[in-house]
Amino acid sequence: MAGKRVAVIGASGYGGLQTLRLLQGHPDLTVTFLGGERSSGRRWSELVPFLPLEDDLVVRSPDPEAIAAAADLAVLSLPNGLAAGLVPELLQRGVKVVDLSADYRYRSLAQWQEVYAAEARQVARQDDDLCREAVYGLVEVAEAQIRQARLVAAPGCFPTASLLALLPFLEQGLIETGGIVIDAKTGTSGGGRAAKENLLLAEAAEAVAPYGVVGHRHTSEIEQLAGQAAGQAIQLQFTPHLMPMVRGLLATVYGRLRDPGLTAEDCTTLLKASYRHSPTVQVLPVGVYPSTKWVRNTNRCLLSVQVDPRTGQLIVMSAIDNLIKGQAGQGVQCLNLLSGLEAGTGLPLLPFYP
Ligand SMILES: NC(=O)C1=CN([C@@H]2O[C@H](COP(=O)(O)OP(=O)(O)OC[C@H]3O[C@@H](n4cnc5c(N)ncnc54)[C@H](OP(=O)(O)O)[C@@H]3O)[C@@H](O)[C@H]2O)C=CC1
Ligand SMILES: CC(=O)N[C@@H](CCC(=O)OP(=O)(O)O)C(=O)O
Repeated sequence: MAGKRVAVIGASGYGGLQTLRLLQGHPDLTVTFLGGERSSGRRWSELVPFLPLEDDLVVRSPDPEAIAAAADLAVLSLPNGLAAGLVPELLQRGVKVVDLSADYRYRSLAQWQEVYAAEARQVARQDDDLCREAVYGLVEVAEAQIRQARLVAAPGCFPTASLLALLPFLEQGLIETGGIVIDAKTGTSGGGRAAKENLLLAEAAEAVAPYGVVGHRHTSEIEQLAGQAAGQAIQLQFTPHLMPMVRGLLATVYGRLRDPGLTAEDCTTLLKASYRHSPTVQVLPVGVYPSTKWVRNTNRCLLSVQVDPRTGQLIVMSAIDNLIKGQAGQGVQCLNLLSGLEAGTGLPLLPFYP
């Protein structure tokens, strides 16, 4: 078998399903192990008949020994708190890991335990060293570090869209570090495949509603990376909204320009320069605003900048598919880098529109 062997743990969930779809026909990566809990013991073709795989594997319990025997790399797409039970043993056995959950996104275990307090009560973790070792997998800003990593923590969907919009302006010191506001909208698939009352059709259809106002868990994740880019601690306001759509995420980011003379054209030029080596990020011309439909089923992030000269506000709009660039596509980008490949290998950038 040419190329690397990949285990997908949490195969039957949304992140697992997207990962498997993206890896079908991948030139260098082959899926050799499927892991799950309730689906364990089921043959894939019976479990998910609409997504036939080249190898019709049986889903297995994620035993590290069995994973290491079958695979070089593992993607963990599990509810928060569960990856930490597998990662130390996988790394010990030489399996490199891309984790799609939040377990390794913070630089310290104590911070994860504070933000994910409910999950932390269920699991005993002592892997602070791995929290410090893990590389935050935002490929467009950390490609070189991800290539060298053993453990990559793929960013959350809101942080992905928000940070791609925000980081170039913070790195260049063009906006004030106080008063940043992120107003974001997401489709219901962001909540995963397991049943939840607020994600029922009758609850979410024909409605738009904010949730997690003040204290959503992605606030601290965004602040951590924003602070690193700015070189100082940052506190910002993040408010998500649930939209009556299946997939897609739009973040509108507001910051106050330090130089109110900067124009939308100036800011667009800066963004284009920042992402000139990143085919995943496309910066739209001034006055063209992104739609989630333009990135559906793609690994692309669309950015657009506007400036209001009356208020001195910078407004950056950022659209992604929460399940692809916000989750599994970013995970495959990281797998590619861990395998010595170009980050975008096998990943779609163009939508089937509409
Ligand atoms: N959905 C999104 O937009 C995004 C999600 N994420 C993160 O990615 C991760 C996965 O999310 P998502 O795909 O939405 O989740 P889902 O709820 O859709 O899927 C969860 C998967 O985990 C498996 N699983 C649950 N418990 C266990 C266990 N004890 N042992 C083995 N497998 C288990 C389930 O398998 P089974 O059915 O066999 O029990 C299922 O395949 C989460 O941490 C989420 O926060 C990150 C970015 C975006
Ligand atoms: C609609 C919905 O519930 N969306 C989720 C998105 C979570 C996510 O993307 O992932 P992590 O838990 O890995 O950070 C939320 O807002 O929590």
